[in-house]
Amino acid sequence: MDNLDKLWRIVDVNQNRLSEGLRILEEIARLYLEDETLTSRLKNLRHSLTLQDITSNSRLLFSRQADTDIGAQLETADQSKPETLFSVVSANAKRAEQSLRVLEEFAGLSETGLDAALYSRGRFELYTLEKDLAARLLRKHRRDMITGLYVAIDADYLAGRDIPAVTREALEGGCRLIQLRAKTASTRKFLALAVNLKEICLEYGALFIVNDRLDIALACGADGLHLGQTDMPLSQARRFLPPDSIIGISADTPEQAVSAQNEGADYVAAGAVFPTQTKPDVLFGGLSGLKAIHQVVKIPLVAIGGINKSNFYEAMQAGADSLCLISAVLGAPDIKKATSEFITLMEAAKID
Ligand SMILES: Cc1ncc(COP(=O)(O)OP(=O)(O)O)c(N)n1
Ligand SMILES: Cc1nc(C(=O)O)sc1CCOP(=O)(O)O
Ligand SMILES: [Mg+2]
Repeated sequence: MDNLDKLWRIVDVNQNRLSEGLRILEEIARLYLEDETLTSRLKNLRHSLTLQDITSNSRLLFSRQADTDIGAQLETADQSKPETLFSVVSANAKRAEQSLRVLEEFAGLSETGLDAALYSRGRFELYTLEKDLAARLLRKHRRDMITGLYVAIDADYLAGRDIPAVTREALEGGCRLIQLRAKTASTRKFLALAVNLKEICLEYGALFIVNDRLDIALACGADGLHLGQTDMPLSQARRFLPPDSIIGISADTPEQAVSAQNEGADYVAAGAVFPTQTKPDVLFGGLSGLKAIHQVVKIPLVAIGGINKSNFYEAMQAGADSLCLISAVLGAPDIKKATSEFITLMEAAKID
């Protein structure tokens, strides 16, 4: 084997290691997380880095000497078994990043004539992708909980009532998805209530989402944050929230829903599906708006606005994975009973 063949051998080994590492990350994104955005980002990266002329370069292929590779034995003895999917992501991202670094170095040699800048760009793209994929994995269990009944505890709607006690009733009724919406409360009151409700939700293993306020979500250790189109942008909120916090986004149009999905939202909410008195100035999307959003997003879809026992089935049929209710639950004489009745009805009507 001449020296040039030895260089091609290095390129071949690292090109293979790169494709393998990227393919493993892609399989996790595609088949385990079922995340379209991450899957296509990984696929595009793999294609841009591995579908070059060099993969069909016979010189590269025939420089291969896997049987006499002195590293092969060492590698198998060395590799400790990854314990979690998180460590599989980390190990394979590292493999691919190291390969890219090696490829970048050898591409820089005049003998190979490869594009070093391509590998360098790819490596930096992969650093970000690794972070996004790992965070998405950490959020999976919370994102999977965006299903069934979602009760928004509206502090204004409940004015004068014992809000923690009302929340407990909804939780006793079986709700595992709670949002605190407090449009007129002072920051101090909002935070005190959020801390209290977060603790109560924890007792029941329920998710606790804060509406609008990143600072309150951070301060009370909420499981997530709900943001509308005029609230803080998702990308900004993501910078500050822990990686396992979920973010839900209200979308008025399919375009807004797709943007939210592409930016990494954990769910989108569409409304108002039916007329509502709870938020008088709300934009009305109707069932047709909900259906249109359902057609373009793969992430969990929450329907909100005017949902009650007589119309909830239409929202489910239109594609909602979860229904967010205020008045139909909080306005009921027995909140625990109303909650459990809704859950029973939704379970019975479940559409696969
Ligand atoms: C689950 C859910 N969906 C939609 C909204 C509405 O959010 P937004 O448009 O930001 O309006 P406000 O609730 O902040 O008035 C929501 N809060 N929750
Ligand atoms: C807070 C809120 N947001 C909506 C939206 O469409 O974005 S509708 C709404 C009010 C939901 O209350 P009820 O269940 O009592 O109609
Ligand atoms: Mg809002």
